[in-house]
Amino acid sequence: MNLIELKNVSFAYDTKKILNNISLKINKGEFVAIIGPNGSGKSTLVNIMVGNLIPTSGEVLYDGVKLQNIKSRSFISYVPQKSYSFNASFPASVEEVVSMGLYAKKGIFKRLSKKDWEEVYEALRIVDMLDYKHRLIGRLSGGQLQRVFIARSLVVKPEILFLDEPTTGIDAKSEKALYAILEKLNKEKGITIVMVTHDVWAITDKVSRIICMSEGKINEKCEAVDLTAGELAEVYGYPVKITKHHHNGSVKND
Ligand SMILES: Nc1ncnc2c1ncn2[C@@H]1O[C@H](COP(=O)(O)OP(=O)(O)OP(=O)(O)O)[C@@H](O)[C@H]1O
Repeated sequence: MNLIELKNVSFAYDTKKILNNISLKINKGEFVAIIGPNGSGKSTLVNIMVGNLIPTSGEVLYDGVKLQNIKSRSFISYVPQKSYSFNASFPASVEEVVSMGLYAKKGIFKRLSKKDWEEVYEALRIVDMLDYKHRLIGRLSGGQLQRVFIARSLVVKPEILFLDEPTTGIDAKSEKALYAILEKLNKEKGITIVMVTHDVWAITDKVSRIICMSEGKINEKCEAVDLTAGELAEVYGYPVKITKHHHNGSVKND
């Protein structure tokens, strides 16, 4: 069975049509990248898949059940687009921020048990941030912060993880480390991953499928890992020069 299925999903903000009749299936265990130019509707699509936005028409199903009828959604985790910055003295530590992921599941008035804290530390271990558990959140680099937010999304033990441009604003080394973590979560823990990204050249050898958005629609021709320059140009609306990597055949924008 498909884990996620979108059937003829359209979405409009007031009268502005953003998504146009999208049908899509994502299977358990896939690692899917969603690419496309700015404003093509990628974040809107993800917000519909996680249930933050309700389609104007069409439906979103998880294992055949309508998302709006699913009350307990902790099997879905979502790391939104980077929209936070913390003052160096912001009064929350790394472990506190990660534990907030559990409060969302348990309710804010419940005290966390010893087992809950073990799960917090396990999530931090997965993203290689356990040594920073007492560090104030405002004293982390962009890449470290992003790993903490991924840990926060992992404490609820999701089956599916959505990320919206997780590598924005982080350096190449942190980006590589982040993709290695995501690959591990997908391959070793079996978590289905759906990620919005602009890093086409960095992810082609990591993901199982690329979905290309263009003006609120999916470009079916582009649903592949081996993208051609022509397909990329069609998606982005301007010519994209590519070079093949010798080791894996992925593409690069020169
Ligand atoms: N809250 C909102 N109200 C009205 N229009 C919106 C709102 N949020 C997004 N839009 C519009 O919807 C369209 C799609 O936006 P969306 O953020 O989904 O695109 P995107 O492909 O994720 O873009 P980017 O790559 O820049 O993040 C854009 O034209 C945007 O201006």
